[in-house]
Amino acid sequence: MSGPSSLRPAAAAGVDPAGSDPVLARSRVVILAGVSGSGKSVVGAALAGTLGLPFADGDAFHPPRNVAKMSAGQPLTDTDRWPWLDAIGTLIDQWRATGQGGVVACSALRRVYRDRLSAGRPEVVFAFLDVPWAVLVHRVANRTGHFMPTSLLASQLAALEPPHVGEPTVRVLVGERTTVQEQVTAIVTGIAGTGGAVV
Ligand SMILES: Nc1ncnc2c1ncn2[C@@H]1O[C@H](COP(=O)(O)OP(=O)(O)OP(=O)(O)O)[C@@H](O)[C@H]1O
Ligand SMILES: O=C(O)[C@H](O)[C@@H](O)[C@H](O)[C@H](O)CO
Repeated sequence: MSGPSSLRPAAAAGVDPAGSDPVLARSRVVILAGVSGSGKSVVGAALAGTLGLPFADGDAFHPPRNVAKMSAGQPLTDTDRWPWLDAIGTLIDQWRATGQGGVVACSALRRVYRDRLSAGRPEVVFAFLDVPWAVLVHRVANRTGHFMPTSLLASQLAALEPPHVGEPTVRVLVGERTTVQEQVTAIVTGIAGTGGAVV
């Protein structure tokens, strides 16, 4: 299949996670990307647990005005997003400085956002969660205690520029019944299977 590594979780079962794999053992920063509701937080936290790395949710790095805007049902603009992305970039640099790496959930919807996050940071690899519209709507509508309204999903899809060839990305195709663990396994397999040079 052309484009980024495209992994069906069902085909990735039975892989030994971080432990003995030299690619995963070295410093690595994994950015869980995808639209709202794609599972970045849930899968990212589980992945971090598997890899023994710290996890951060990009939602916590938004300036208050961004959260207020989204809560009010207004999509963010590029101008809104740059400071947020740069705050996440600072976090990534802190992880890099420790030589430890980490896992962060950040929608990174557009190519320019991903380039901003990865430029000069060779440890960065993206895991793009590719989830069907109907599943997204169901998840976001049923989620409680989150500022993101279902009404903003369409704007998320409109802004999304799926990863292209040449981007360091593992693409995970997620279905209605794909488990969190299957997604974690797919990401670990995707990173390890390419020797780290994921395209
Ligand atoms: N594999 C899964 N199976 C069932 N439910 C899931 C799965 N992955 C995530 N969910 C649920 O979908 C909802 C959205 O997941 P999550 O909050 O991780 O998405 P997100 O991409 O971080 O969203 P946002 O960007 O809006 O913060 C949550 O209620 C979560 O529990
Ligand atoms: O880029 C964006 O439009 C926003 O940052 C969103 O992706 C939110 O961070 C997140 O999805 C909130 O739930």
